[in-house]
Amino acid sequence: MLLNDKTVIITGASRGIGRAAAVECARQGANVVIGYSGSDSSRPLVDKLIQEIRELGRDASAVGAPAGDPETGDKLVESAVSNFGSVDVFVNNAGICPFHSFLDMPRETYLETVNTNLNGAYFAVQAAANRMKDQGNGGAIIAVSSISALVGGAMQTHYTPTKAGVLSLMQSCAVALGPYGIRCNALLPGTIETDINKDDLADQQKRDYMIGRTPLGRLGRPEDMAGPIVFLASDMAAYVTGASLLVDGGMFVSLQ
Ligand SMILES: NC(=O)C1=CN([C@@H]2O[C@H](COP(=O)(O)OP(=O)(O)OC[C@H]3O[C@@H](n4cnc5c(N)ncnc54)[C@H](O)[C@@H]3O)[C@@H](O)[C@H]2O)C=CC1
Ligand SMILES: C[C@H](O)[C@@H]1OC(=O)[C@H](O)[C@@H]1O
Repeated sequence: MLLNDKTVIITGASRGIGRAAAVECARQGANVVIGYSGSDSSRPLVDKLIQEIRELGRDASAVGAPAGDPETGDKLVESAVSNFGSVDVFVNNAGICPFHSFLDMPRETYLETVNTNLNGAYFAVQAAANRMKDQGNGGAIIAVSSISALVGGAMQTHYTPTKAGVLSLMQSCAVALGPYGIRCNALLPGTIETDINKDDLADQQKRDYMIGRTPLGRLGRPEDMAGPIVFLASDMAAYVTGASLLVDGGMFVSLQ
């Protein structure tokens, strides 16, 4: 097992990519702290995930707190330490992408997107890194960035800068935290079918276009992201830091 007895914190783990990563981390021997928004509607999903992790022989705790709140990282770390004794891996995954055109972007939509995806990530990574430094055993931090850190989207002008931002955050943190043995890397998913793009991909033309751009001939599934996240979290990636792992079925390189 690649993460035996490690403690992994994952934000936005109630569903989608975060959930798939949580299950795979548990399968690989880790106990998991599930970060979620705190909404009542998420709680049954979280309870089901905890049950699934326990059936795998590992344990999980849950922290309901908004990703954009600067205090949330401290709460996640506290839960990891009080339940499992350490923080070994931190996966910053929570994110939103409310598709909207640029010229009439509501300020609140822009600000909420930046706050959730980037500002929250900054403070949560800082909280996890401080704990890892105090433990003295290194650690692994992974930010779920996006192919959108590299390319634009007319309906994503508020979102793509946050994904470029967390990619850049991992690069700078790799430099800042390398001396403590803390590795920092970014995962760049392509188009993965989850709730975040459900409405967008309901448009059959758009869906066919996205599939057509993907050499592997299908959109991604949350489970496709779990292996790469575990790899970056594990000792198999012991000399990998400051890296960006694009996991997109080949979409980025597919021009013609
Ligand atoms: N699905 C895709 O095509 C891609 C997704 N990503 C990124 O992957 C990450 C996960 O997204 P998906 O699993 O696709 O979507 P999703 O919508 O299924 O999951 C997003 C998760 O973030 C949580 N979340 C949202 N706002 C939150 C808040 N304010 N506080 C706490 N938690 C909050 C949600 O509850 C949910 O658990 C996001 O950062 C997204 O930007 C990156 C590239 C592509
Ligand atoms: C939400 C989008 O469908 C998804 O998010 C990303 O980061 C990719 O650009 C995909 O388009």
